[in-house]
Amino acid sequence: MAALAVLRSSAPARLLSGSFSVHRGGLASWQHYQSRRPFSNNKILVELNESTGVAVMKMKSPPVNSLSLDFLTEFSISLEKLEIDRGCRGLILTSAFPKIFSAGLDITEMCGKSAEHYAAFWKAVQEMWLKLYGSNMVTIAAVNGSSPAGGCLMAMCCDYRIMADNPKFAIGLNETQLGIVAPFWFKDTMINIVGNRVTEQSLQLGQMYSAPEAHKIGLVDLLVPEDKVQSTAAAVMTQWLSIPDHARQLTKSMMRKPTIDRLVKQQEADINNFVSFITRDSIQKSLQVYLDRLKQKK
Ligand SMILES: CC/C=C\C/C=C\CCCC/C=C/C(=O)SCCNC(=O)CCNC(=O)[C@H](O)C(C)(C)COP(=O)(O)OP(=O)(O)OC[C@H]1O[C@@H](n2cnc3c(N)ncnc32)[C@H](O)[C@@H]1OP(=O)(O)O
Repeated sequence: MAALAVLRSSAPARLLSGSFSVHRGGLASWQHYQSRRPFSNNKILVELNESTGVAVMKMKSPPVNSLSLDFLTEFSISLEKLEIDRGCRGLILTSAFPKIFSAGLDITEMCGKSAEHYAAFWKAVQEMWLKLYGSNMVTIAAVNGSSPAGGCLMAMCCDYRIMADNPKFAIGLNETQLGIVAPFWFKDTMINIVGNRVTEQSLQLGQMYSAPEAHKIGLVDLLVPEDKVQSTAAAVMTQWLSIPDHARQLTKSMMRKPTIDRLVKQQEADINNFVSFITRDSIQKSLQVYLDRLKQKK
């Protein structure tokens, strides 16, 4: 959080526009943030409404918005651009696809790759979490579909979660069902929302909650009909933005800093842990079996 606070106060919007080719239009128009990264296929679509100061970030990585290394890198860059843009005070995170918010971490990034690749991948997951959980902006997740594991983590990083009221959509940290373990900072993020007891049970069982169940346990804050998710997110954003930024940001920092600092203090050790865990033969087998099952289910 501290790092992001520094970013926000030290980087003028003029610098952002110059460096990142942000195109500004008229008051009522939307701006498209174009990434210059050569490997980018624009998996993230960002539209900033200059008059409201609210950006909508749509995840658009077919078929299921799985969080690959490329996706995570593009996500973090997009988020950082918004974070340092003084014209942007709020972020709505959603999916461009109906029915899927995000399928979580891309399992193929954790199978059959080198230790170096796993380390780079895990660092990108950490960066995504640090930036989103530590954002100074008001962040609202408009969860318009299912959101397992890493997808659930993204939603949990936001200040408020609105989910489509469809019992077929599920959200939760299902890692144990894949034979893997949610790391401590996934766990801490969940505890901060639903408390220790619910988190312990959810994590051990790798529980996925239908939208109504997720609302019942407080994992999501509001359920609305599918076609009202975006408009409700915009309305809730207006309420949150009516609070003076400095007071809200300091309060957010006070609540989240201890959780963030815990990872920051042991980021390298956490990467090493991940690499030594994921390279075990037994874990590789579990992930491969899970992936094969996913592919065969049709
Ligand atoms: C001690 C601890 C120390 C350190 C840490 C150690 C461990 C690491 C912890 C790692 C934390 C992990 C977090 C994660 O996020 S793991 C990923 C979990 N995700 C899932 O389980 C989701 C699986 N997917 C689904 O359930 C469904 O696909 C979904 C999202 C509901 C969509 O369903 P549907 O619309 O029917 O689409 P399909 O299932 O047909 O999928 C289409 C296509 O996408 C492929 N796919 C789906 N999900 C993923 C994924 N997460 N990664 C990669 N690929 C995915 C699927 O196989 C299909 O592919 P195809 O080629 O057949 O088209």
